[in-house]
Amino acid sequence: MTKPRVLLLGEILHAKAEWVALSDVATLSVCDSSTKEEFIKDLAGKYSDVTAVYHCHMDDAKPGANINKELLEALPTSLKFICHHGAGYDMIDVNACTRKGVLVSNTPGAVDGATADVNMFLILGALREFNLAMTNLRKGDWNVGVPLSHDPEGKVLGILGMGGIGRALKRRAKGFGMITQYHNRKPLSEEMAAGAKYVSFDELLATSDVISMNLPLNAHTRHIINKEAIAKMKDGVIIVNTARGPVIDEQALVDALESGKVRCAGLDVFEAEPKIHPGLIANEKVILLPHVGTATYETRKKMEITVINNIRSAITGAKLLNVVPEQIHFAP
Ligand SMILES: O=CC(=O)O
Repeated sequence: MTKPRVLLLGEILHAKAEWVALSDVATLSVCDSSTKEEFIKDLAGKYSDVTAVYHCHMDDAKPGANINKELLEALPTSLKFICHHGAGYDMIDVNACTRKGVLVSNTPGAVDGATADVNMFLILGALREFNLAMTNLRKGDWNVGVPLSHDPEGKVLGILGMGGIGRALKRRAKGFGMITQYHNRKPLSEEMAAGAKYVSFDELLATSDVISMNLPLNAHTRHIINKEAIAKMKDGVIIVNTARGPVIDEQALVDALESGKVRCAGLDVFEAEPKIHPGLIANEKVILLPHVGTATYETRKKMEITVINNIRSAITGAKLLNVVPEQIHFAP
């Protein structure tokens, strides 16, 4: 009997043995189409019998980087599963996948610790205004002009979108004496909230000393932090983002940093990566990282294994282990 085909879009760097072991149950192909046009032709040719895709977060120019409506039209009808390497899957049009009967998985859990570590680093860096201190030292100015900053102890941390990463952040923030409140579409169970207070979106904006963005990017969350939202925040608030750049209107953030309404920001993600708003680069009160939330050997390996486990379960049991929340009701 022929085995179902799995197509790798991207690269496996750490779980190579686990990938090779998948060949027990599947025929493995690595996409070698060099342009988007060639990829579309290959989908009707050598990839026309693909059952599952291993999908990586890639540069927009790479074939298959964005699974949009147009690409979905070209994907073979044999395709039933797209298993994405990453927690955020905003490059995949999940509604269009659902309409085509294609199920999507991501890698929640695997990313939580590493991303929460970066999140906490940015909170501390922004509260303590370390970017200015570090820049001064490198300029040879030691600590001249470096202002006194603020302790995390006793500050209210407002987590917008308390999923796995938000909960891991809450645990870390507790160690620094921060008090966590959160806003989600629905309150978490008492056990999951673990003492964090549920507040409305407006209350979170008005009463948090530090606002942490931990929600997925979608049509409802794009620019959820804009000029109007910032106006509702405390003067001197700190904003940190390890989720996706477009959840914040970057121009509104730059303006608010310049006026002092937002005192400092810590950002790992940007609206048009890898481009960064010049107003953020120029502002010494902003601590910047180049989207490295999950960039550790351990976490990247865990993420790759999670994708492979999803593919194995899809091939052998027609079921994804980590189907995305939008498809939970459609999944077996
Ligand atoms: O950005 C990282 C991820 O989506 O996992």
